[in-house]
Amino acid sequence: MLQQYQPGQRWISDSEAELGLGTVLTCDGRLLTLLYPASGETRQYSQRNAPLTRVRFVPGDEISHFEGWHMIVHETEEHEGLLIYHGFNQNNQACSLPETELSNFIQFRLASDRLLAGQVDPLPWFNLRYQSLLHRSQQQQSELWGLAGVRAQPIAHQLHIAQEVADRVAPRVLLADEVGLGKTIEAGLIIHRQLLSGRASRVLLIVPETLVHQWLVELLRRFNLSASIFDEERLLACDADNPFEDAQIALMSLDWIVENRGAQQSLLAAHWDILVVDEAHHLRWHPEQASPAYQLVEQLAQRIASVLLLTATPEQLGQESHFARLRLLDPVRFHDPTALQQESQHYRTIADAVTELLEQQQLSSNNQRVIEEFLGESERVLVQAASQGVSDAVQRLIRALLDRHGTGRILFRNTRATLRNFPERILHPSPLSLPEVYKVDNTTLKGQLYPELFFQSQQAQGDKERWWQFDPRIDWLIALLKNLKQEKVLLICASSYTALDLEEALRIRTGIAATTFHEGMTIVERDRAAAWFADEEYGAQILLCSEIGSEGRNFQFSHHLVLFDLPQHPDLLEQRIGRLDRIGQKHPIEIHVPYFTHSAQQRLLDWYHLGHNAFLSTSPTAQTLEERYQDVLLPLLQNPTEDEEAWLQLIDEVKQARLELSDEMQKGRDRLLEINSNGLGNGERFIEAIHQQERNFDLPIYMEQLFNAFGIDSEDHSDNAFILRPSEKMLDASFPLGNDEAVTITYDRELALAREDMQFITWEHPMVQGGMDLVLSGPMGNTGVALLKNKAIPAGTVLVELIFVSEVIAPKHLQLSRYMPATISRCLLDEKGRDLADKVSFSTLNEQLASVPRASAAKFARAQREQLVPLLDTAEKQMLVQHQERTQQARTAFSNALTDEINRLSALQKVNANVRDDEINTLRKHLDEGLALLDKAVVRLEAVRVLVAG
Ligand SMILES: Nc1ncnc2c1ncn2[C@@H]1O[C@H](COP(=O)(O)OP(=O)(O)OP(=O)(O)O)[C@@H](O)[C@H]1O
Repeated sequence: MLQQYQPGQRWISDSEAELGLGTVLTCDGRLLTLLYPASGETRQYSQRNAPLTRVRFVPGDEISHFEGWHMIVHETEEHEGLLIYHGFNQNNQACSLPETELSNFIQFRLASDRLLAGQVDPLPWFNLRYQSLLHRSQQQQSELWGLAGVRAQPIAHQLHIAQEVADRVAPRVLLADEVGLGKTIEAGLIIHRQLLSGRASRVLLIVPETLVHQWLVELLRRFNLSASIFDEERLLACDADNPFEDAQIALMSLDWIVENRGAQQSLLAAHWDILVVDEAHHLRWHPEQASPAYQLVEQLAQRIASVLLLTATPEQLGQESHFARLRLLDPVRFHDPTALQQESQHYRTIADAVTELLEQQQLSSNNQRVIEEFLGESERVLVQAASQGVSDAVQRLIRALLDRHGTGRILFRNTRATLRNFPERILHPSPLSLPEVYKVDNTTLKGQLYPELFFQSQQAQGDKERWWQFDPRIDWLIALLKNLKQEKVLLICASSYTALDLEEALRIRTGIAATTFHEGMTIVERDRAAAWFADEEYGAQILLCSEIGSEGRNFQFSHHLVLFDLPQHPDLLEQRIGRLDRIGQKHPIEIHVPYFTHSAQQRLLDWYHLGHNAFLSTSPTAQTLEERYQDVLLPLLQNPTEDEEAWLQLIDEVKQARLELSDEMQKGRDRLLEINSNGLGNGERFIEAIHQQERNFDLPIYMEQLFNAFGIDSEDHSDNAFILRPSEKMLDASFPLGNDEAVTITYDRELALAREDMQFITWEHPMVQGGMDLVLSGPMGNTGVALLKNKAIPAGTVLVELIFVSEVIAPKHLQLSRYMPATISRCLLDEKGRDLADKVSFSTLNEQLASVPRASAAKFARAQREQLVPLLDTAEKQMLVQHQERTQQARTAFSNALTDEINRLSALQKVNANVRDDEINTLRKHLDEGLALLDKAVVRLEAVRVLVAG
């Protein structure tokens, strides 16, 4: 007996009609694989319950060959499971067409066929289907799609960066906002928006081991994205050929993957769309030797189209390392570190010109010349128009400058100085006397800065004396903790030994609840410690962290930071303070620093405080000054009781240098970098639009309909919150409620931010998306018969309401849906074929409808065949005209957009090695492919119902 499925047969997906006509590729008895050539997608189904309908045309149908010719079917023959259609072509010549050669863009009439066959659905489902189509189409066209639905405060610079980066074809950028300004959120938004828009589907995240769990949690809680953590255990448990192939979002620690050569091979062999590397300053590089971590990321970055590197301190390891990271993003553009430095010399004059352009909206003749020289002859007209204040020209000129700018569009750096509204920082230095025991021959700087470590290293075996028994910083700490009884205190010190000893001291000497966080603990242990510290009621009062606690972690629920010692680099100091000085901090930040007088500690404190002013604010000049004064600084730190005069002079000098340098930096501010990073109002516009969207009630209204249809009970929980439970009548066990018993939801962002236990329901939430999928994936609701209760309409009058979708079927990478989004149109025809849709809205009509018992509805529908068929034809013809207009507009918009971009890149290529030939050629290819597919855009009947006045 023949199997039901045969390779070559044509089927259509009930759940994803937009994929176009499918072809059976293989069926191995259990699994069935279909290719949808029009959209380039492949799907696998279980053979037993594949949601597919066989495409079988009947005599009278018009069908087309993939080469473009048409025929009218006369008869159908079946040969070894495959259909062959016989009939006549346009020229009335007899011809045959095997189903394997059918055009992939053929249209179907699933809805009308069902209606005419008497398959009639319950009344509310038609409405639900219509609303689902409408909302899906609106949301996918919304510029907020992927920006508005995350559990986070809408913050302007983050929204701008997310939109700017996520809308690029294959973005490769360095996200380098100052510490605590939300790089993780920006990366999450970019990933989320790219996944939603179909630009990307597989993401690889490589982060420091300490941040693995935090990333996992943030992705889930803020973006509803579930990542899979890869580690040794998971690899051992997996028997797939390539363990990385089955995860959409893979998350792993940098250290782990760098050490695991076998896993690296599989990782490199798997396909990824986006690579994200957090704390990318760990990727060390020198011209002679790149670290293994750098080499691995370099290999990945060569293979993966989109790359996001995150670091708060892009220049921490010097200009060279900064260059090395830019090189990962674009090795062609960044091939020579000295060239980059020379280029940056020019920016000062350009920055002045841009400042004038922004502030005055025009240019002085001097600055006009500066820009003309920079951009060259080709942009002369644009520069002139901008000089005269033509506003569109000003915007375009700024864009052109950004394109040519050294780090151009690939570097984003926001600073507290440009963003404002950050809490105050208060420094509490506490001088203490250096204990006698520490006054030994201890000449290394490290030994002097961390005398407890030196003391321990000098101890004889068996010596039981502990440094914390005499170190006055312990009494000081205990007194501080007692004083701050109700407060959470974060302590950071340089070494895990110190952190562990401090815990011991606190345990033995006090009953204060303390816990540690250091590199000797497993990830789970660290997360547990951090959670215990975070627990408001029963948690630890103090978390004792080694330096690893100073990176990436979120501790802003506390506002007391103890720097038990000071790190040796100002950037590390910034990272430490950044744990508390983050978005979400509501109090002034109190920084407590104990130090030994007349010691290296005191000098380092003065150096950071008086020299760099690094406690009270972020210090953008620190890196430069540190390099400049390194040689003078070290000997003075190392001999803290000597050369007091020289020391004071140095402090004074560095302070002056800092003021001058910041003044200079302020004047020569890289305005282009700032514009690129904060978007000049772009983000604020999104915030306003998000607020506006949240003020309307479309979503809760739609969700109530969805819950009713699927048998989900919704009851009030508290103000703005509801509890959902599956009812006895739950229609489909696969409704994505997220929990079998009950979930609490809210549509209110503020509430969702405060109450992590509630689901924040937005148009992007999986419950909404999944619910819509369920509605649209089956035929339910695409037909109906209803009674129209309107006294003004004579009884017996018949109206037909039809819902059409006009769309283009295309692979997602072409992003054609941006130019031709699926558009929903409605027709309301009377018996004479007149369209009343403009006069009577869907909702007005819907309110006047009443159900008809199923059996009579079915009978009525069947009996109407003769009247309905010509009306369907009329509606289709009418829709076709609108559809063709829409397609034409989409063609023009698509063609203009791509041609503009091709021209822009071609012009840019002449002056900027950044632009590669293949980038331009790819766009040309996309243009041709896209135009060809737009020619095949279709309008299809999605739902139809008959209304009888009575
Ligand atoms: N839009 C937002 N809404 C709510 N909280 C936010 C938002 N943006 C950032 N935060 C919070 O601010 C803190 C800093 O954000 P994030 O961790 O993304 O910053 P970062 O720049 O990656 O920090 P670091 O430099 O320390 O790695 C986090 O606690 C984050 O949850």
